[in-house]
Amino acid sequence: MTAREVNFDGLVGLTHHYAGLSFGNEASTRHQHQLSNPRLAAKQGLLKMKALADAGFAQGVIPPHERPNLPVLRQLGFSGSDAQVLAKAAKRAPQLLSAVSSASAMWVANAATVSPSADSADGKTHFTVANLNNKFHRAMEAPTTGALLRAIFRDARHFAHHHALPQVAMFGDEGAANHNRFGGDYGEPGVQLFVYGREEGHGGLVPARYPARQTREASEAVARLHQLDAARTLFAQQNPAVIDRGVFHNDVIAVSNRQVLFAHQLAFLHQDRLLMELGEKVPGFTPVIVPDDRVSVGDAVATYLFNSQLLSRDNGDMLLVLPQEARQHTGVWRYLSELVESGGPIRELMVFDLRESMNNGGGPACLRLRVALNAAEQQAVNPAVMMNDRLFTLLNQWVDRHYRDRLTQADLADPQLLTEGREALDELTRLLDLGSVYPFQQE
Ligand SMILES: NCCC[C@H](NC(=O)CCC(=O)O)C(=O)O
Repeated sequence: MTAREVNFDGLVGLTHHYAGLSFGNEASTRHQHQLSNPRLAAKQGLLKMKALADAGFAQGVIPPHERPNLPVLRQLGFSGSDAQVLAKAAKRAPQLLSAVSSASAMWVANAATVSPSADSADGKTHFTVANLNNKFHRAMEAPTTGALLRAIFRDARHFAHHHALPQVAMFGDEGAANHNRFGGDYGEPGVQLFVYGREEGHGGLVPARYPARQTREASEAVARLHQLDAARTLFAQQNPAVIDRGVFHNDVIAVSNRQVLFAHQLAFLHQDRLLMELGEKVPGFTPVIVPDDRVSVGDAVATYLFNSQLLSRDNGDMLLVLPQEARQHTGVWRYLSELVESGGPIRELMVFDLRESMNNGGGPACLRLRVALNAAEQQAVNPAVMMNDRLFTLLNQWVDRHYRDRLTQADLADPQLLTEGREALDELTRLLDLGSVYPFQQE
């Protein structure tokens, strides 16, 4: 077994709904209060995982979180029985109930930043849980994310886990969505690129309309925690102008794999300088830059062209995993068709219907956490989370048994939904051999 990139996808939770919680994420705002279908959402995600596993890619799954998050409602002063807490929150603060019910943990590109062992001084794979403190509904993900990652990557000889950074704006950290790793073989030392939206206390350019969620201070702290070599670590600022046009994470406008960077012309501030630095540090660096006159930033955001997964086949060819919105857009699809014919590194396109997640601003890349693992580390991963025919069948049956096929904000007050969620997750922890990871299992 050689070193590989293993993709772990977030499984959509039972309370998936459209709450309009993410200012700056235009899909989230646009779909607020629309009817959602949690069962379909979970199945769309499972189909992507299964298709990629069938195509020979290593694929794992990361479970959803307990929602509604009753402990947080209690922390905010809602009291009584669980049913009373839900009823009071629904009446007095429906938007809060919605936030504590968000299934946003599905977007595991924001779960953590991961550094492969080849890049870290102690030879371990490092995980730092993202604090996601720009949005209340996401900031509450950190403790359960940490517990889940420890239950999946549980061998301390191989895996080092770090808690989320301090929960203040200065350390705003959105995890792997703002992180890229370049190199040759996945098991060889690589170059890590941390992308931030603002730098606290340095003046500098910042977006005017929408928040810059990731700070340079957070990126630097993660690089320190992961014991990275400064000579192979780069920090670059996202272009604030594109954040203002809906690029709330860097993975909405750029994606990398091995020696390739696939990005929009306007993705980074001082982009030419960054490409030059990458060219100096990454052997065989191959930028594939999409000009604004071929695909505008608006079209990139609408189609999530760059929120694709760039995967390597064993023969070295690369494959782009796209949402169907990219195929439905004539100009974007024409660009992509030319790209695969151009003789460059990207040779193949694969398209998935992920509409339920897309409508909240989460494409193929948002739904996955990349972990490059050598042979011994692959052996050390909890095998029960790895996708195969059997797990696919079990998880689909599990979804059929527990998930609703329509959900609105009003349904969140239903105490039955909480019970359904706990029963489902309790069963899931046994299916995936996770132990007691959820607060309700520890009461
Ligand atoms: N990487 C993709 C993350 C998408 C996520 N959307 C949300 O949380 C929307 C939830 C809602 O509005 O119901 C976000 O913006 O962080």
